[in-house]
Amino acid sequence: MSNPNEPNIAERTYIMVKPDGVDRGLIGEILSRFEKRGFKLIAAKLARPSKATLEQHYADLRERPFFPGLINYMLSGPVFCMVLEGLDAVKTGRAMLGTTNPLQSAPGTIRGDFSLVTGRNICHGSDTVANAEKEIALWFPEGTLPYSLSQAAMIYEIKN
Ligand SMILES: Nc1ncnc2c1ncn2[C@@H]1O[C@H](COP(=O)(O)OP(=O)(O)OP(=O)(O)O)[C@@H](O)[C@H]1O
Repeated sequence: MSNPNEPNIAERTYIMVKPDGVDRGLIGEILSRFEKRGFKLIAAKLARPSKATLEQHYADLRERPFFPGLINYMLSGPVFCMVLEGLDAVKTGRAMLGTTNPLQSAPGTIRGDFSLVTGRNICHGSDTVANAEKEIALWFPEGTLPYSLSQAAMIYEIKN
């Protein structure tokens, strides 16, 4: 059984380049940052999600005043969906993303380097391990992930 005090080397997160990020040609830049950091790309696809899928993805925000605008934004073009695996992937992914409001995101973060407004913040990242699992299941229905083994864990074992 894994030790809750140890970072999980085989943790997976769901990262999604939003329509503005895709439109601005930032897929490669964003993926490259995760690969260079040491995360393993487990699955990826360009998708045109349905309204129902987006409403499920953002279900926690359904009552917020910006919800209809958020769904329209996410429907405005293709998104690029990724599963990335590696050491503390969820927490590290959020740190690499920056804060929800890009103006408060530090330079060096994805949002801090490439965006200015909350309503066009170019990239999503799971905020908890439980939500990552739900989001991976939603965007990559069971059986579609090309990797079943933990590649990151294998690399880690080889190097230690
Ligand atoms: N006040 C707002 N006005 C407009 N859009 C907003 C606002 N707050 C949040 N959003 C949009 O909704 C998304 C989800 O909001 P949430 O509070 O979950 O932030 P987040 O976890 O940083 O973002 P994401 O879930 O997309 O990674 C934000 O990334 C942003 O695109």
